[in-house]
Amino acid sequence: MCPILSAVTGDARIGIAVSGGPDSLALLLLAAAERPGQVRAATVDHGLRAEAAAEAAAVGAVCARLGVAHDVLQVRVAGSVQAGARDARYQALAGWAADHGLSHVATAHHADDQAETLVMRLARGAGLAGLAGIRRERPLAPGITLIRPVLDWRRAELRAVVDAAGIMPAADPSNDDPRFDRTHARRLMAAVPWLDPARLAHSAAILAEAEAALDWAAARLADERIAGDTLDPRGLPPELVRRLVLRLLAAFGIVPDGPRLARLIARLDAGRTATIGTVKALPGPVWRFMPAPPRRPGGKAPPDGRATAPPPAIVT
Ligand SMILES: Nc1ncnc2c1ncn2[C@@H]1O[C@H](COP(=O)(O)OP(=O)(O)OP(=O)(O)O)[C@@H](O)[C@H]1O
Repeated sequence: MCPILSAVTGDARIGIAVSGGPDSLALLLLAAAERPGQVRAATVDHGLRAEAAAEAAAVGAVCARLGVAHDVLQVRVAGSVQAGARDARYQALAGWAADHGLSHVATAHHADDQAETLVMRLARGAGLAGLAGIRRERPLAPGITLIRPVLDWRRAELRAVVDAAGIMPAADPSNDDPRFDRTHARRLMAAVPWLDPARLAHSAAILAEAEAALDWAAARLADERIAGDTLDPRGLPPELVRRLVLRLLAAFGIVPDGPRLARLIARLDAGRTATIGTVKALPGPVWRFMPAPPRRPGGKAPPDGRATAPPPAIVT
């Protein structure tokens, strides 16, 4: 069987996020076999479902059988339940990894998840960063990398690993919950045979490479085109202008979403001053960015931006 952790250095200590479903149990089995003594597992209990405690205990029993240390992380969920649960989960996993000296945390996202993500994001009109889908790896916290070692595996292949080990996984009721876009994407893919998950996942991988390449190019271009708080956009393709403006705004602590960024650039292109959150941008051959004058008490909120906002694309 192909190794799943070949991208991780030989002596790394790796955390495995195991919900108790078939995907993450398969990841646990594969990782424990490949790196004996180097993995540790955690199950997050969001306190949202009565069965969660029993599911976490079942994961603990599998881990005991494998000789893998296992922790249950209790979290409280704020905000919209699904997004809130995900944020709280990644935060808890980051803290857990730091506490136990783990350099990597692995989740069991696979090719079918990737294909569903791509379909959902196409339906929302996402840009390149969103269409690049679930990243093979990304920083989770300082010194800790989040990895997806089974991103090329199909759901059925992971299920077969668990079945072969004679383990009965937990069923995730959110898989069939019609309130979630992912449920509809999954049903659509099952009903339309020519929507091949492997091909969609392949496209996402190509888009992720294109995204990384543009980011690389923008980082080099920044040295040439950004000087202090000014940006020279002349003659650049719009995508690179967008990336350079994002870099400049990030220095002011501003992370606008796609539509806000587009409006800012359109105004500057049209020779008009623009304000985004706490930053004012002046037009001209070279654009200048500066802190906006403080708001008048009781005045309107600054147009088109926030000092802290979600990133422009969904980070997965
Ligand atoms: N309660 C949990 N405890 C530990 N790990 C979990 C838990 N829930 C999910 N994971 C990890 O995250 C992986 C992906 O799970 P899931 O698709 O539910 O998460 P997600 O990132 O929130 O995806 P979605 O975008 O569909 O909400 C699992 O395979 C597992 O590795």
